[in-house]
Amino acid sequence: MLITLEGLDGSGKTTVWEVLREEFPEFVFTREPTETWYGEAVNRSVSDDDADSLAELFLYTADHAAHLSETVRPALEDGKVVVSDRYSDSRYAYQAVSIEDHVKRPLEYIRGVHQPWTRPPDATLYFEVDPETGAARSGATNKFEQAAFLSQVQRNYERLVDAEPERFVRIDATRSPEEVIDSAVDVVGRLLDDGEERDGRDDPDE
Ligand SMILES: Nc1ncnc2c1ncn2[C@@H]1O[C@H](COP(=O)(O)OP(=O)(O)OP(=O)(O)O)[C@@H](O)[C@H]1O
Ligand SMILES: Cc1cn([C@H]2C[C@H](O)[C@@H](COP(=O)(O)O)O2)c(=O)[nH]c1=O
Repeated sequence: MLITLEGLDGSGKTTVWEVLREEFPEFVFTREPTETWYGEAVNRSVSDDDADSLAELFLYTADHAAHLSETVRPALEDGKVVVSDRYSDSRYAYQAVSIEDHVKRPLEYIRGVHQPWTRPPDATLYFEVDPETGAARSGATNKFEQAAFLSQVQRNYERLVDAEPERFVRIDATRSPEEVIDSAVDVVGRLLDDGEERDGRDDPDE
């Protein structure tokens, strides 16, 4: 099972991901941008205000491709639960804003680039905060962590959630870290129980 954590900068995904890592040590924990040279290239681009936005989309996409082949697919084939702090929806939500002057229907375009080869998540925890809170919590240190930009990203996340309500679980991330963490741990526990129930039903020996 592939579980992803998504939301605006500063929504508290990494805080939750670190706690999940302690609660579920048997899972594989990973993230995008990755900690590989592909991810380093992405981070260089993120910190460059003048980076070409289309080039940046393809750097993120290259990082995703390597992430899939080197980490996500092998772990899933091994029967592991994988939890990724950001994944393809981050591209659909963020780069659909940054490339909107270059491409018509940017969200659909980016999905189309991924669709033939990506592995969609089974479930996505969407940490909801308003853009002002996200920007303030993240420190507004780069071009993405600005309330005006994040408000457009939020609109794209809403479109993604509306399109696939069965995949996304909304988590009110404006609450205290303890409350957000409790909700996320509950959701992951439930996803696990549902998965085991489904596997039991699929097993002809059961
Ligand atoms: N529920 C919360 N309430 C208040 N502050 C929080 C909460 N969750 C996290 N924080 C704080 O907000 C900051 C950003 O948190 P975190 O790094 O977990 O967010 P993130 O969604 O992973 O951000 P990014 O996408 O920018 O990496 C940190 O200083 C963290 O301690
Ligand atoms: C995966 C991914 C990330 N981003 C943005 C979101 C953040 O502003 C930065 C770095 O991510 P982090 O969680 O703060 O480490 O990159 C993006 O625009 N598109 C993506 O696909």
